[in-house]
Amino acid sequence: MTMTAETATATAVAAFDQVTKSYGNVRAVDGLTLALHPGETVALLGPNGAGKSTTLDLLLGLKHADSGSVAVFGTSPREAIVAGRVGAMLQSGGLMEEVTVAELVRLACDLHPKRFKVDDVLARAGISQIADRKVNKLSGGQAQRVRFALATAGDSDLIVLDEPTTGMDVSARQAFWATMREQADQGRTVLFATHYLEEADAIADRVLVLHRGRLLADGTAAEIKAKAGARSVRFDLEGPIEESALRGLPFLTAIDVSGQTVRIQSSDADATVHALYGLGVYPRNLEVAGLGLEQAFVAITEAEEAKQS
Ligand SMILES: Nc1ncnc2c1ncn2[C@@H]1O[C@H](COP(=O)(O)OP(=O)(O)OP(=O)(O)O)[C@@H](O)[C@H]1O
Repeated sequence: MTMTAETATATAVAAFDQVTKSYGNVRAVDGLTLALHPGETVALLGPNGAGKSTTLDLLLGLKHADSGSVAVFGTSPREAIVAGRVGAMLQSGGLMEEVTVAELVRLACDLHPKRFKVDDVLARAGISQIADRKVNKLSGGQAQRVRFALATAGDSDLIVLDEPTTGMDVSARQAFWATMREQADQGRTVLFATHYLEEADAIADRVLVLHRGRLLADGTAAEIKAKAGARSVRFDLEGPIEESALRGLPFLTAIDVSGQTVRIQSSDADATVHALYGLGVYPRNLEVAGLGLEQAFVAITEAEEAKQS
């Protein structure tokens, strides 16, 4: 059967269709069209103020679109949440203070239509040891783990996480992502907003880049890197050369000269290296490599800024 746009939307975990949301004259989400599919782990990236939290809030029915529509499992976000199909961990989510960790997690389990056992939820979030501690006595990273426990208190099909690992130490972060991978392997869809691009690169099947409320890129991390089109070039100089001559190389987007070692980024590495020879520079130990996701992200968002200014 060929899948039409309509059936694709009906079977989507979540579908945004031409969604716009403004706060006063700030357009936080601007004509966003997007579908999430079952079993995907999707990273939502974007500079500060790009509209990531607003997008997640719209998905969770915490904010309403000015125009366009948001559907979750073919229904309204609210209906999907009431049915227990969505678990969420929000950036700003305050935690009830005068209760213990176990009491709070029990409450979340009790409220979930497809609840898991409290002990299992505590163990999965790595907080069994602090189950009896008062919530207002937790460190930032521990509070994040508790938020994660609340998001996974029941058997939800979609897990939404807004900057989930902020404040977590390295081992907490690794444990967190190992758990998220298990959740995805069990067929759940995971959508997370993050500023840690290495996490997006390592974890996500799909990366969305938002900028001023619009979707600039949508693909695998490899596709996003290829879209940036740029390469990094590193070489050692044989002899002295004026840095200003290097700065004049064609297609150069960044340069760093440290002693004899030159690192550049170029939107056409072949042409840049060719021009080097033209300057009489014979690069030693020449290495040309694709950009990392972080560099690609900066290249894509800066190119968009330049277009708009
Ligand atoms: N309640 C609000 N009232 C007014 N403006 C808002 C409100 N919430 C967000 N904004 C503005 O909307 C835009 C998008 O904000 P949003 O929080 O969605 O971005 P973000 O990508 O999550 O940012 P960050 O990475 O900094 O968390 C920003 O310009 C922000 O200042």
